[in-house]
Amino acid sequence: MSRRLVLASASPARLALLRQAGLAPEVVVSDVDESTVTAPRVAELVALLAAAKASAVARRQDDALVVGADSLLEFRGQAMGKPADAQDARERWRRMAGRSGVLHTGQALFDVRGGAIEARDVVVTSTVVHFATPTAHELEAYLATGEPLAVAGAFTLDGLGAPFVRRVEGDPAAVVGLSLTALREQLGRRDLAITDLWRR
Ligand SMILES: Nc1nc2c(ncn2[C@@H]2O[C@H](COP(=O)(O)OP(=O)(O)OP(=O)(O)O)[C@@H](O)[C@H]2O)c(=O)[nH]1
Repeated sequence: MSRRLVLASASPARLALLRQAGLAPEVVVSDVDESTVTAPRVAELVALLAAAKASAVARRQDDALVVGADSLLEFRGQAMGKPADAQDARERWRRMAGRSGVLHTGQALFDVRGGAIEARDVVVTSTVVHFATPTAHELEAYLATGEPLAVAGAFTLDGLGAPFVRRVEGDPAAVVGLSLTALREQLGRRDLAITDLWRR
């Protein structure tokens, strides 16, 4: 039996991931103010933020599977989201170059039936990302594209930033924005097969 899938995210990357996996989610962006959520550890913070986003949207649904997510780069003990501006992104890259960080993605699946949230399933997928060392020329060119300003950690694995990531240890999809294998397991815990959600 197919169910209505709602993506509680403005992330174009998350929508693309789900569509490329054969799913056709509706997008309902949450209005969560992320600055109001805190946690002592980065992995806990992305879990709380993902759940907050999913909850804010699930409360407005009658019957849906609602997916919320949040990604942060943990680098030298700091949680790094999107850079504040180009200078912030430049300074981050100067510190990240040649080193590694951990990209934590929290994702929450809320199962709503009859207007009631029947289940909440939150998982965090953490992926070690090893950065290359862009030259000053490359870094300035990358910053000028604006891409690093729109993404957590100021890098992408699947975009213009790809040449500056040497390798990852873990789930690449989770770095982009959602772990599809974790989503399959979350659906399984609701006795749902991800293949049953493939668009007709
Ligand atoms: N394409 C791509 N996007 C990335 C990558 N790493 C992080 N991002 C994006 O960076 C953004 C992280 O910010 P979030 O606060 O989690 O999400 P958002 O884009 O603000 O959207 P919401 O879910 O509505 O909060 C997400 O859109 C991620 O998809 C990557 O390697 N590739």
